[in-house]
Amino acid sequence: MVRASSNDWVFSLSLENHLTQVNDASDQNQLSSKWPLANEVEQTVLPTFFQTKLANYKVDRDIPGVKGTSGLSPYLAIGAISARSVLKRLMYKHPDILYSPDSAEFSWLNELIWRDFYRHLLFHFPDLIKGRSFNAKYDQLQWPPTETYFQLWRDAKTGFPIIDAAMRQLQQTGWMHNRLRMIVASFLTKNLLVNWRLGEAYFMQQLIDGDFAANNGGWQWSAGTGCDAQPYFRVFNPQSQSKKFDPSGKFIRTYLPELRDVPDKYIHAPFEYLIQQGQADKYWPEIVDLKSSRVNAIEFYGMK
Ligand SMILES: Cc1cc2nc3c(=O)[nH]c(=O)nc-3n(C[C@H](O)[C@H](O)[C@H](O)COP(=O)(O)OP(=O)(O)OC[C@H]3O[C@@H](n4cnc5c(N)ncnc54)[C@H](O)[C@@H]3O)c2cc1C
Repeated sequence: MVRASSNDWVFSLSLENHLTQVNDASDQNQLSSKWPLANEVEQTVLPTFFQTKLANYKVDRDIPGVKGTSGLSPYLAIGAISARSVLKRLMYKHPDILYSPDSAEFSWLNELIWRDFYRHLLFHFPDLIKGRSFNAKYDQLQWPPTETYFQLWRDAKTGFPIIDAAMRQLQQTGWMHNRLRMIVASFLTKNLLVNWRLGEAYFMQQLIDGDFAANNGGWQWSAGTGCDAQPYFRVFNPQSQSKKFDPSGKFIRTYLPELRDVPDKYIHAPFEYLIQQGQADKYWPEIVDLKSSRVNAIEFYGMK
């Protein structure tokens, strides 16, 4: 088993290399005059993020109902801007960033480091592209037949509002908030015991920022099969996550307007309330019991 972690490994392999070149003449300036998308990042996306959102990034980055992240991923994914150019601009505005590990700026840089980390993994372990688990023992898992569960998850009919709203965000915009990607991926691979490769493929089909390395890394992290991944016995509870990161249901109501009138108290688990109101036809019943499916998941992954 190769040991690696996003922080120490990538810092030595990659970031140092970027930093030595931070003062190079800006290739991006030349690019942006020729390419409108590069221009858009240079003129609008990055400056707006730096000026209005970066200072609150540490908190806002986890709240799906707030536009607290950069929205840079589609531009990075198609190469409209390079991570090196982004780093240059960040270092220019915040020259002390590496000495401020608790700052909002550093926490954003850390996400760019995750991106680099997954790219390095793919370079050094190219078999990942063949669908292998990073941790080979998990290739022995015998996945149960779960076609129906996969379809309900994909079609936003799970009965868990935070999951269904997230899946609608993906369908309608081609993008999904990072916190929600983690929640829906954990739910699919753990509570529903669906092979992570199905979720990975569906995301690649839908995402406007689809990037093999980041997507594969995110799915394997969530399923617990990856490098420096979430342990297999950690299973997100979608209702607790929902209460914590979307307490008033602002995000849920945006994508599930059928739940607009459900009081905040019931928004994270509305079915019983809807039955009492004689409105059961408004939404789906929960497709799985959270407690028992958690226990099943731990047993399933723990066998390996
Ligand atoms: C299951 C799953 C699948 C994912 N699939 C993709 C994908 O196909 N393409 C993709 O770019 N990201 C993917 N991510 C990572 C992350 O969700 C997105 O990069 C982020 O939501 C993009 O929004 P942003 O640009 O506003 O991010 P910000 O929070 O502003 O972060 C800045 C940049 O850092 C990088 N980044 C941030 N978080 C991560 C992360 N966890 N892993 C790798 N890079 C990161 C992105 O390039 C992002 O643009 C996935 C995460 C999970 C859990």
